[in-house]
Amino acid sequence: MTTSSPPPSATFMEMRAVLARLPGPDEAARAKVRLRQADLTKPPGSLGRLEEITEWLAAWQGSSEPRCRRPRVCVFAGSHGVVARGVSAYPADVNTQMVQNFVSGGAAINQLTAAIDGDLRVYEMDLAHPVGDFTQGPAMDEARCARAMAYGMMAAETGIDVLCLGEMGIGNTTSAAALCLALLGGQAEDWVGPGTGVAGAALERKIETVRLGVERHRAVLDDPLQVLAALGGEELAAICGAILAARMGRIPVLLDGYASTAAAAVLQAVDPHALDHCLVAHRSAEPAHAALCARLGQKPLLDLGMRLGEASGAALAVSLLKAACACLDGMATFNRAGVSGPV
Ligand SMILES: O=C(O)c1ccc[n+]([C@@H]2O[C@H](COP(=O)([O-])O)[C@@H](O)[C@H]2O)c1
Ligand SMILES: Cc1cc2nc[nH]c2cc1C
Repeated sequence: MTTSSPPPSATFMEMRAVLARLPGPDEAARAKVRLRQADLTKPPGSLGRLEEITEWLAAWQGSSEPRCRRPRVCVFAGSHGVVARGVSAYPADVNTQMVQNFVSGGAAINQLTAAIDGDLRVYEMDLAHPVGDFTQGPAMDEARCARAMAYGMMAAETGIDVLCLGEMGIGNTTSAAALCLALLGGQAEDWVGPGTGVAGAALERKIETVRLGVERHRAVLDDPLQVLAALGGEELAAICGAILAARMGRIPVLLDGYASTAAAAVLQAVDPHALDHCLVAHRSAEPAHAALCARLGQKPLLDLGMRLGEASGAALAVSLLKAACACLDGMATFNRAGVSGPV
């Protein structure tokens, strides 16, 4: 289940080339689904966001018969140098230990993936070599960041109906907060929250770390990919790569929590339409996630007070996609069922 073949080499130039030719939606497929929805035995719009979901799936799968039979759940695991500054409630060793737990089937994401008949893949980045502490220098150089993006691209294989993207990375809510501050502005405290559970002095250290990091890298703030390298992590770069490859492969994407959404914000900063094939699956309990989603124009599908990461919210939201497809496939039309339309 863990995929750790040597990452290919890549450059930002190649990533920029991909970003410059992102395919658009299939509007004919979307329109066909909208027409069918109007014919089904229900008042128009009464299935609410389930109707929107089928139209979105159709537009991005490029098919008027959207499917959610083959969901893939991806957990990208990366290690962060800022952990040494005391910004997390857990030690960095938990990354490797949790990867082992994913492999043994003992994590929440194993159960949630099984519940949706999904295919779980764990992409282990270079956990033994954390990315740099971004208050001291860039977290990654361009080559490491681009390689992580290319690694993430491998997740989007043909035949997958929807890609769920999540992460495992002690310290990555600090990185996510720094990305948000760098890309969206405001104050460090607007974007910093408890993560795995820091409070008091540790929370103050986390805020200061984010403030210092963004200040240190102010020279690159106008270039989102350089921001990703400076303040991100390998798992966050891999998520960016997976989002891009999914778009090229016509695979709709469900984004998980705060760190996954912050990674995605990098791409939206390059192109405001780069995330049109993505939905945020749930609103994380991490306080800044709501503001981040609002800034990206995203309305999370679920709000269950979850803040686990590891793609848990994304996997859970697949059930909604499956239910939406089942209604579109299985419901009778007014005509077929002999049900009267509106007076
Ligand atoms: O998904 C979320 O919104 C979320 C919120 C808080 C924590 N997490 C998970 O906890 C880890 C990051 O928290 P921290 O405190 O170490 O920065 C990382 O492994 C995430 O998957 C995840
Ligand atoms: C135990 C644990 C499990 C996780 N899964 C995703 N992030 C996590 C962080 C911790 C600390």
